[in-house]
Amino acid sequence: MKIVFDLITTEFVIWVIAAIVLAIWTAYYLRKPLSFHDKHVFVTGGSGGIGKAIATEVIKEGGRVSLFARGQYGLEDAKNEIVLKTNCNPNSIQIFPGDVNDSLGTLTKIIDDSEKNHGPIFMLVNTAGYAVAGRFEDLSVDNFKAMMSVNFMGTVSVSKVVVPRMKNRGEGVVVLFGSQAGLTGIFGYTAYAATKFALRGFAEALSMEVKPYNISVTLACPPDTDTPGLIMENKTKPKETCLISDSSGVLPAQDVAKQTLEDAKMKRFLSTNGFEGKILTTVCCGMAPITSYFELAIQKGMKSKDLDKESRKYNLTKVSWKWNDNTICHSKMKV
Ligand SMILES: NC(=O)C1=CN([C@@H]2O[C@H](COP(=O)(O)OP(=O)(O)OC[C@H]3O[C@@H](n4cnc5c(N)ncnc54)[C@H](OP(=O)(O)O)[C@@H]3O)[C@@H](O)[C@H]2O)C=CC1
Ligand SMILES: CCCCCCCCCCCCCCCC(=O)[C@@H](N)CO
Repeated sequence: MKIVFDLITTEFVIWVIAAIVLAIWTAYYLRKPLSFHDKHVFVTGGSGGIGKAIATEVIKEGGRVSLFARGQYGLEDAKNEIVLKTNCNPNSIQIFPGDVNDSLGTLTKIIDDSEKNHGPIFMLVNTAGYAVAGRFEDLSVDNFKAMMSVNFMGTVSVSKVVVPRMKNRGEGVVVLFGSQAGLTGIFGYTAYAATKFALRGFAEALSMEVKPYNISVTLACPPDTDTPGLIMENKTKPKETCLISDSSGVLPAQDVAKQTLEDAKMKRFLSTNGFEGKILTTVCCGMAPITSYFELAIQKGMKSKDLDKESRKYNLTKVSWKWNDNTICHSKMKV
């Protein structure tokens, strides 16, 4: 709790008040949450813990989903489970066995097939990924390569096929699964954190490119989440990693799914869970896009404590810089 009191300064309080005023203003005039009702959502890793939970929530909202993963049986089980849970029309769930590392030709064919019945993909959710934790000396170079290729390159490949379609239609949502370990590197995650940091760079750049086309990018950064993936990971996880991760706790997959969808609906760039998650994303916001004045004010207030007088003058650089960059992207589009 002490860390929390340390963060509260007069300037912080002023920013919070400013945030509340601006939040109310934006809530009334600017923000209209997206809806997934009657929309096609394509989920990679759709048979896994978080992917399946996301698909379930989309179905509850009246959307249509395509689940993509390597194992046919896992996909069938996931489909049956969702139908049983939600009582939905089984036709609203399609399954596609495949690997995110398949060739672009194969992925294109799968995505074509998925769009035949369900219509154009409105939201792409990239959850396919995994973690092997261990001290640097205990991880092989192959561990690094394999994790990078699924977590990072897999997301790149599927997005490579789907994003141009969204751009052509002038609408879409791309959700990428980072992690709290993609905001801060911790013991045991030399390989895993690197894959998730890579995704953050990709997501920030992509978000600036696609924004003029009415496409938003959301980078989900959950803490440990109760899934089959976490059970596997825990088998080899060093004690130190467990102790550090414990400070953020373990969440049910459904909580993470709901929060991610809520943030994607509001076009928030960083999606996070719980109080610790909020603090972590605020402290690690860097130059990430800001999606509300509230977010910005909290970031400014919290960071101001670490800054001396001189650097406070430059405290708003992020906003003006981003504003300028976005203006460039918008105006170039019209040329
Ligand atoms: N659980 C956690 O603690 C946290 C997880 N995350 C991230 O969230 C995402 C989902 O995690 P989680 O739900 O726990 O994972 P799970 O292991 O429970 O599920 C992973 C899913 O991805 C599929 N998958 C794995 N590899 C591939 C591949 N090469 N091509 C296509 N599909 C693949 C799996 O099916 P199949 O094996 O049949 O292919 C399965 O459907 C991951 O990116 C993870 O890094 C982030 C923070 C915390
Ligand atoms: C008061 C402020 C407290 C903030 C504490 C934050 C400490 C950092 C915790 C990092 C946890 C990393 C979890 C990674 C989960 C993950 O991605 C894997 N389980 C994937 O399978």
